[in-house]
Amino acid sequence: MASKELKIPTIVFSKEELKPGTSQWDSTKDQVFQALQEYGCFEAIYDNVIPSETRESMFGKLKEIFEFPIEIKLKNLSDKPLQGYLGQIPHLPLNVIKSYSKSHVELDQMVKMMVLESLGLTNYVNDEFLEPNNFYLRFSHYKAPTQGQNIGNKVGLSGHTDVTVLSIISQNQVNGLQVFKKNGEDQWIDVNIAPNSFLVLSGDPFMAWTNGRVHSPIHRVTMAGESDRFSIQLSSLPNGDYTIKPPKELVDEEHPLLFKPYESVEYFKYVMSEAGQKTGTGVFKAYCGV
Ligand SMILES: O=C(O)CCC(=O)C(=O)O
Ligand SMILES: [Fe+2]
Repeated sequence: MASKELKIPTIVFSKEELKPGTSQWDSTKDQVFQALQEYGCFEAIYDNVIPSETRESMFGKLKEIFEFPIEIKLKNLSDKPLQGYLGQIPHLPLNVIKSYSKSHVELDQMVKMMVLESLGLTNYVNDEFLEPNNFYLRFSHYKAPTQGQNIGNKVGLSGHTDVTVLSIISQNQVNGLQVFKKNGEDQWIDVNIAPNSFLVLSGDPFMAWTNGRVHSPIHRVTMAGESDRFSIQLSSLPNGDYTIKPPKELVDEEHPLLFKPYESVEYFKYVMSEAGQKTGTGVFKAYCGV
């Protein structure tokens, strides 16, 4: 059962002058860092940033795309992780994609800068880990349960942690994402993503790079209602051969190294392997946990 008690923190980003050095920035930064430590995610309220026409156009086109025949979708297969057809094929107008993703990239960079400042590590601002060349824009379609299916609790995507550093998630107005939190008893928290907000969610590489300061939450998608859900995720990741390891400043006697240095490209191979598949949500710890 999803918890009624816990709520994902919400943080307002709409203020125009959210610039480093201002008191507004500092108070937002504290909320961001606390949310990422405790929950590994937060809902970023982002009024007046993406025009509602762009948002509607994006989700409208998504619906069309998912209705393409399977033969067309299969023309876009890729053997590279996170690329090509994974159940969907992006074919959206470039201007819509650009205007939609610009604010996501800005939010990604702002959140990472806030984490760096909170850790006293602004000297790493140009590190490829925090300013990667690779952003993945992914689209997902979750069908509503039909008669005879597990109505009320159909699994759309099973529990996992993310292989990317940070994801910015938006959705048509159908909820379904749930985040797991240990809180005495284990709880699944329902995530609401409002039309003017994004869910910001950290993944395993961010946890490894911060030597455990940032949490990488288990999450899943459960379809309970009668409408299909569409979501858009913009995720960042350094190149596959970049070695992910925490800065030396974050490892000491009080904070021993939690994860061995690793490269995403090797990790993806393990995730796909039989041994990796057996580990379920513990795959990251099994691969590089110390
Ligand atoms: O659709 C969503 O809200 C999240 C999807 C997700 O967790 C993933 O693709 O890794
Ligand atoms: Fe995920």
